[in-house]
Amino acid sequence: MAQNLMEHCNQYDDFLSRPCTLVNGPIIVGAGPSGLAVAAGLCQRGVPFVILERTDCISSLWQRRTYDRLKLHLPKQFCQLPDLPFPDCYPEYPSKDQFVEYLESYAARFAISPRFDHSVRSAKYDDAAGLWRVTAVVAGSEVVEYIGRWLVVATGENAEKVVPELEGLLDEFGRDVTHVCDYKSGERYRGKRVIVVGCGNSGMEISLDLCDHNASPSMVVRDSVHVLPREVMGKSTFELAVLLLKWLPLRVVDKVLLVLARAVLGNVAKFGLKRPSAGPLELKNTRGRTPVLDTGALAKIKSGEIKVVPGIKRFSPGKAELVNGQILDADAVILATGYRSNVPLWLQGCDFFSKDGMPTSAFPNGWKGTRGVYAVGFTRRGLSGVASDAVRIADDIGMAWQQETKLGKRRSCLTPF
Ligand SMILES: Cc1cc2nc3c(=O)[nH]c(=O)nc-3n(C[C@H](O)[C@H](O)[C@H](O)COP(=O)(O)OP(=O)(O)OC[C@H]3O[C@@H](n4cnc5c(N)ncnc54)[C@H](O)[C@@H]3O)c2cc1C
Ligand SMILES: NC(=O)C1=CN([C@@H]2O[C@H](COP(=O)(O)OP(=O)(O)OC[C@H]3O[C@@H](n4cnc5c(N)ncnc54)[C@H](OP(=O)(O)O)[C@@H]3O)[C@@H](O)[C@H]2O)C=CC1
Ligand SMILES: O=C(O)C(=O)Cc1c[nH]c2ccccc12
Repeated sequence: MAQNLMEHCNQYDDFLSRPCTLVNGPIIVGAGPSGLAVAAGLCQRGVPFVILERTDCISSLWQRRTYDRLKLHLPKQFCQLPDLPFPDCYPEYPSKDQFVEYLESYAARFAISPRFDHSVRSAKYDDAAGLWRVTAVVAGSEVVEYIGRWLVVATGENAEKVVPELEGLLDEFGRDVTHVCDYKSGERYRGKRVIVVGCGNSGMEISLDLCDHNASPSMVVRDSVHVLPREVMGKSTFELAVLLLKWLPLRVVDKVLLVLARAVLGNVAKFGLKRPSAGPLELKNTRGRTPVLDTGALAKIKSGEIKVVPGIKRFSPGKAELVNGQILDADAVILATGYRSNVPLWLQGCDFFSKDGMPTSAFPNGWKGTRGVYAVGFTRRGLSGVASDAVRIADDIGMAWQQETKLGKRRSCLTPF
């Protein structure tokens, strides 16, 4: 396969005196679904590439930083990567293990072998050479450099956990505090009073999981949230929305979704789940806030097994004081407070990404920057967004690659493919 045929021109960069590899094709940063999907497209177009991945496995988010009961929450046809459908035997909502198995078979099918334990620390365009210089720390110590014509940013919207500064949490509370990325199951919380901070899809589902393990969760809803049924009359709500969007403007589709949600779920505001003034799809598009697709937490909220509480003012030993003055006793806190991109930490001298780690150009123009840089998986459209970015990027680089090959324009320092 393409990557195996690629050779690198290994040498020491005199100036920096660190091992340096000239890459005969794109340098892809991140081996999650996004990096794998671009790699597969390049492989089919005969373009060699290198993938740098900070961990020792593909799709570390799904393999290492998600809880046991997680399933895809959109039907499988919206979550598959280009050129390899999910096996027919998979259920409509594949489990995390099935999804990981699919990704492993995807990597094997296209003979994608990332360079593991390569944590990218900087990427900068070298104007004089017309090439990207990417440095990575290997296995936590050695610094290496990769140099290439194209850079594909595939590190994801969820690269780093968000840990909010909550007064007294780290210095006074004195009990177990965990971010949801380290939560596997409610087993170790049996019989405990647990405060779950955050009410996105993670906060809702682990509150449900805690109930299933006889713990007592109090879920913090500091403001508002859209909860939608995952299905309406046996049909996926997401699929319905996609269908309606073919004919109707987004705001109208949002209204339809809210009418359906009201009919199926009732008035959720009664249970402390106030709806935002903007609609669910509008909020997803404008602020990246994903609506909650209910998988059973709402029934536990209605029955009182999951308590909904307002924002937290401060923590004290074994307690949390809420903004309404109420004091909660707690044995543990789980932060389901979300994730952020890490691109600003390593991509330098480039206005393709803004300070929040997302592309500066609005959708659908954020996938391609200038000077050979691309972004995959930053459109807040989940795995279906990943798949469409990946096809565009592989096409674009594939065309440039062919042109350069035809014209014999490829730089002489690069190993001929
Ligand atoms: C709990 C959870 C459930 C989700 N469920 C769904 C769902 O059901 N459907 C859906 O469509 N979407 C879902 N998503 C959205 C999710 O973003 C996608 O599923 C998918 O993981 C995105 O793939 P990605 O490759 O862009 O990012 P990631 O999967 O995050 O992969 C990025 C990779 O880059 C690596 N990396 C990061 N920084 C560096 C660096 N500096 N150097 C080298 N490597 C680096 C990471 O280790 C990681 O392996 C979910 C997200 C979460 C958190
Ligand atoms: N397949 C599936 O079933 C699942 C999918 N996912 C996906 O993973 C991604 C991440 O989801 P998730 O982990 O839930 O993160 P989200 O970013 O979606 O949610 C974070 C939550 O934390 C709240 N929050 C943040 N800071 C504070 C604070 N200081 N005090 C109180 N609340 C706070 C936010 O409230 P506010 O809105 O007020 O800022 C919000 O409710 C999403 O795209 C989601 O759809 C997640 C889990 C399951
Ligand atoms: O699970 C996620 O984070 C996703 O981004 C999937 C997704 C994309 N668009 C949506 C609209 C409503 C609910 C989930 C998604």
